[in-house]
Amino acid sequence: MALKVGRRFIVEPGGALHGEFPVPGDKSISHRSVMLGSIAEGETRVEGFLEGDDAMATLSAMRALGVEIEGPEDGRLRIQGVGLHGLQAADAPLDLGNSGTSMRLFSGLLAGQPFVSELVGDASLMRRPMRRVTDPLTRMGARIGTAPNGTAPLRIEPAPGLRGIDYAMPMASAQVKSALLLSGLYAEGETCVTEPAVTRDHTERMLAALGVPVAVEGPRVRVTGGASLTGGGIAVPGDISSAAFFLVGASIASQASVTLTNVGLNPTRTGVIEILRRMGASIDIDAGHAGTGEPVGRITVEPAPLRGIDIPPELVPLAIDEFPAIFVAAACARGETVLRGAEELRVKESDRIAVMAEGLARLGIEVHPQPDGIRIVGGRLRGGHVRAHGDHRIAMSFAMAALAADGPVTIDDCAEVDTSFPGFVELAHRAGLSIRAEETSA
Ligand SMILES: O=C(O)C1=C[C@@H](OP(=O)(O)O)[C@@H](O)[C@H](O)C1
Ligand SMILES: C=C(OP(=O)(O)O)C(=O)O
Repeated sequence: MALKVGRRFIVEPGGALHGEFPVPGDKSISHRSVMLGSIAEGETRVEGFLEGDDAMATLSAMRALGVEIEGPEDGRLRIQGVGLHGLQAADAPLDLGNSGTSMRLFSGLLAGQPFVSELVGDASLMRRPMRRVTDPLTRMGARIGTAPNGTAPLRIEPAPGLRGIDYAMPMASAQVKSALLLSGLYAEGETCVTEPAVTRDHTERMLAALGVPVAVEGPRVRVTGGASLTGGGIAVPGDISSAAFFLVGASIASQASVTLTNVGLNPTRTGVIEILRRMGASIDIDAGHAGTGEPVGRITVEPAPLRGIDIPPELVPLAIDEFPAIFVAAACARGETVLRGAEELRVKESDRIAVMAEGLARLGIEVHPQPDGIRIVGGRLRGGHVRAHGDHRIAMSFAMAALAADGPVTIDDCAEVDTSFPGFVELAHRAGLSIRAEETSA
């Protein structure tokens, strides 16, 4: 049996962070560029595409469904769209790796196809809840089977005809919203989704940019079945979720000055900036142009004394992927930081509340995990050995923690960093973080 190779980061304390550089392309927008470009009429040219494992899983799945895609070459793709009804059955299960976004969005997209699809993923993805998409899709008339506990593998059978529904989502999830909007393109009548809190709106923006009328009234989004998409140019901005590690790192380092260029500043994604500023961070934004419907800009960050805060609940979905990094900031802040209403963190690539609490405690920080959040008492970070549990965002967050620790931080189980941030170690090292990666026999 082949030995599985793992990855460990070893980060020495006391590094600095300096420089002006872009971060890799936005993962959420990269997924959507491939999915929507594939079902559009004509060619779609994408630039800034994230060549990470998650977005590549979406790309490979689309190729398996018969779509011709050139690239990625330097972040550029040329997608020959097949139109709403041009996808073909794949001849094997679609393996979506570690990517929840791929699995949820494909569930919606494939529910309306006249062929069978099967969706699988890695051990983490096969544990994640899928009824949040399969339940409403079933109400639309889709025929989707899950494992008995509501996880993948998903088997999607051709349905005689989808009907639009009016659905109030029980949780704030852009993946569920997007899955329903995609299936809504194949449904009779109108599909209306109401969200309990604002979530990222990249699907709505990209559908509109490709010519689909999308009606947004407060928390309600509506699409009407049958509207066709017209291929075009899509510029993917840098990922604010990747920028977040540098925002936190530069805030807690004793020496830093970092400018991140071409970062996506969609207001449904900037919760991390708002939260860090409330904690006292020194973050300047130079807003640029609004590319293809997505605002971008430069962010400059310098060290600042941080203080603990109560995180306002409405900011939670706007910073949902940034909490591992925000927890590191909280560990370095004076006083307590309290997060509530964030139970969704327990069903990401890992249980991000439990895993961060375990690691921060090992680094000497007092933590009080709760079912829906955590209370973190800021203190002095010491060096130590933590585990990322195969979760990319945990690995990168603890790497930044070393900037404020009094000894080396060793992080096991970091191989998944390439899902969202290929080249993280090299970029962070160039910026001044004393990080090295080594292979382990995990
Ligand atoms: O729609 C998307 O691209 C995403 C939505 C969020 O998930 P939920 O919809 O589960 O909140 C986020 O955590 C994920 O990284 C990407
Ligand atoms: C939750 C994440 O992604 P996904 O749900 O696509 O696996 C993430 O990237 O933090």
